[in-house]
Amino acid sequence: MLIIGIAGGTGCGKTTVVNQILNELPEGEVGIISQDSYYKDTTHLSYEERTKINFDHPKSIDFSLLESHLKDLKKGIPIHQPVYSFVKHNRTGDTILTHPRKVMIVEGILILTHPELRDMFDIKVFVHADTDERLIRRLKRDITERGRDLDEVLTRYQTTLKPMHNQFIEPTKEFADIIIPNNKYNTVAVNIVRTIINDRLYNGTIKA
Ligand SMILES: Nc1ncnc2c1ncn2[C@@H]1O[C@H](COP(=O)(O)OP(=O)(O)O)[C@@H](O)[C@H]1O
Ligand SMILES: Nc1ccn([C@@H]2O[C@H](COP(=O)(O)O)[C@@H](O)[C@H]2O)c(=O)n1
Repeated sequence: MLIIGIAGGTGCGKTTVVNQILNELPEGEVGIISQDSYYKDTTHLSYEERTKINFDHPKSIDFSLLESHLKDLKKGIPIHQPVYSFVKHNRTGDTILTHPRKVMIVEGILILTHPELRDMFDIKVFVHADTDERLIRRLKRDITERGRDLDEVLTRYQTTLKPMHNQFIEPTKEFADIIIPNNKYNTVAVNIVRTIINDRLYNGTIKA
């Protein structure tokens, strides 16, 4: 199994890059794990309390579950990936049955901060977009897709997102094997990653 970790600050385009990589690859050969699925379960908290969580700090992520799921997949064991709701700020209680694939992509803002997880990645990618670009994208996306308003996004940005990005996320760029500049759509870089995957898939250098 080839495991690719794709990190980068919120709004840099990780999900978009992953979808672009998957385009033109045969269905069923590549599996996806999103760090967002592994936000800690917060059922014991009220909605009001959940809104105050610092979701950009590594301690908000259940890394031990993520790590053990990845280990299971490596052993050929399917996992039940939790489904997360950005509207409820909590897991929904549903899971997605995720089968081991020849190539697994793990994406998320904090995945390179965790040494044990980082060591499991064969290729580490960091997607870069400028801070103002990421904030603009985040604003648009969170208002249209994640049930937020202008005030929520900007307050979260100032109080937790920006300081956590500078403290935890940006420094992990140094661990990356490949940095993808993504202020504009970067088809060249996406094609390079897709070529690496195709090479591993069809030249028999990895086992399922
Ligand atoms: N290169 C790009 N140029 C313009 N918009 C982009 C680009 N990449 C992603 N976006 C848009 O920015 C928003 C955030 O992208 P997304 O892939 O969800 O980022 P991430 O997963 O890193 O938070 C989405 O609305 C997406 O369509
Ligand atoms: N309930 C939550 C949980 C997380 N966030 C924000 O999501 C960002 C990470 O996801 P991306 O898809 O943008 O990489 C992170 O910056 C958290 O602030 C949230 O707003 N609400």
